[in-house]
Amino acid sequence: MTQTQEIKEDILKKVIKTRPSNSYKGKFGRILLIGGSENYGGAIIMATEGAINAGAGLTAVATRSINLTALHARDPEAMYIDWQDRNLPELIKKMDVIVCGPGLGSSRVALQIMQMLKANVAAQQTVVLDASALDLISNDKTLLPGKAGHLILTPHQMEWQRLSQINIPFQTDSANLTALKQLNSVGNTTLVLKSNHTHIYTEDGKIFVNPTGNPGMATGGMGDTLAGIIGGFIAQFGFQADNILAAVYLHSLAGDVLYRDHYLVKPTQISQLLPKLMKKYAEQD
Ligand SMILES: NC(=O)C1=CN([C@@H]2O[C@H](COP(=O)(O)OP(=O)(O)OC[C@H]3O[C@@H](n4cnc5c(N)ncnc54)[C@H](OP(=O)(O)O)[C@@H]3O)[C@@H](O)[C@H]2O)[C@@H](O)CC1
Ligand SMILES: Nc1ncnc2c1ncn2[C@@H]1O[C@H](COP(=O)(O)OP(=O)(O)O)[C@@H](O)[C@H]1O
Ligand SMILES: [Mg+2]
Repeated sequence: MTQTQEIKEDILKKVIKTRPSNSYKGKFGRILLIGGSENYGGAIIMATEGAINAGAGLTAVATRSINLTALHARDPEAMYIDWQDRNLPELIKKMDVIVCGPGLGSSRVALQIMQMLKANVAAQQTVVLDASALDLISNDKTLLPGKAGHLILTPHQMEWQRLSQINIPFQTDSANLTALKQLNSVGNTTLVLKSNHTHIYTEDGKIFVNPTGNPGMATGGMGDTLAGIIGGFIAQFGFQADNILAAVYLHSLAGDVLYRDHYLVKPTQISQLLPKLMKKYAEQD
């Protein structure tokens, strides 16, 4: 098995580039985030803030209509569609990246959304699956949207236990790689297994560990934010393993910067800090 490599800070210089003068929003990708049931509206808002602040060109959100006012009050940059709107399948087809799961819940509507997502994604798209989307797939593996060009799964350890059937203490690199292959034999899936030392298993079988992050980040919504940042990086910079590594590293680096003088770190503070941190690394390219 390949050796686990630590992600290094220079990944940020490599991935984050100065924007050319003739840039416009269409150059930095279209992303759709799907989630936010009645009880978990904050999750999809936090994921959306991650995507916008990571630099996605155009950001749309499909959520339960009750979340619209809060979403627009916080993030007027985001476009909105009711997640039961019959035009959602057509919108999905126009996207570069779809992030599905933060606060999605396990209702009948959530299940229908997963089925609809699977039926409408295509090879030129990347799908990031987080939270409730992963739990729905744990119950029914056929829901995995295998026709997407690239899939990125972002479970925490319990979500990965449900998905892989590997109990948390037994989640070793070799067991995780084997389970990932069983889950998706096509090999177009990246696993971002979150913990205090997040491990990333790339499509080509490489394994990376994230050295940044801190216990101040143990705050609800931190993973929702990461899903948005990963989606935002893929929308903006395209699909590359390096872009996923950079997103994971930057999310926790922002957490570390805040942790220097904050006892706890709020996910929304991480998103707010991203444009400033990204500017610093863009200037080093
Ligand atoms: N503001 C909002 O709207 C928010 C909405 N959210 C939305 O809530 C939905 C449910 O997601 P979820 O992650 O909260 O619940 P679930 O998947 O049951 O996991 C918790 C269980 O797993 C266990 N556990 C063991 N190891 C663990 C680990 N390393 N990391 C985490 N947990 C670990 C843990 O054990 P315990 O804490 O009991 O020791 C517990 O038994 C989902 O849609 C999500 O997007 C949240 O994002 C929060 C903010
Ligand atoms: N002690 C810690 N050290 C480093 N990172 C942490 C720590 N606790 C949580 N995190 C990070 O916070 C995020 C938690 O994700 P998740 O459990 O999905 O949160 P939520 O579902 O509440 O949004 C992950 O990115 C994880 O790496
Ligand atoms: Mg989560």
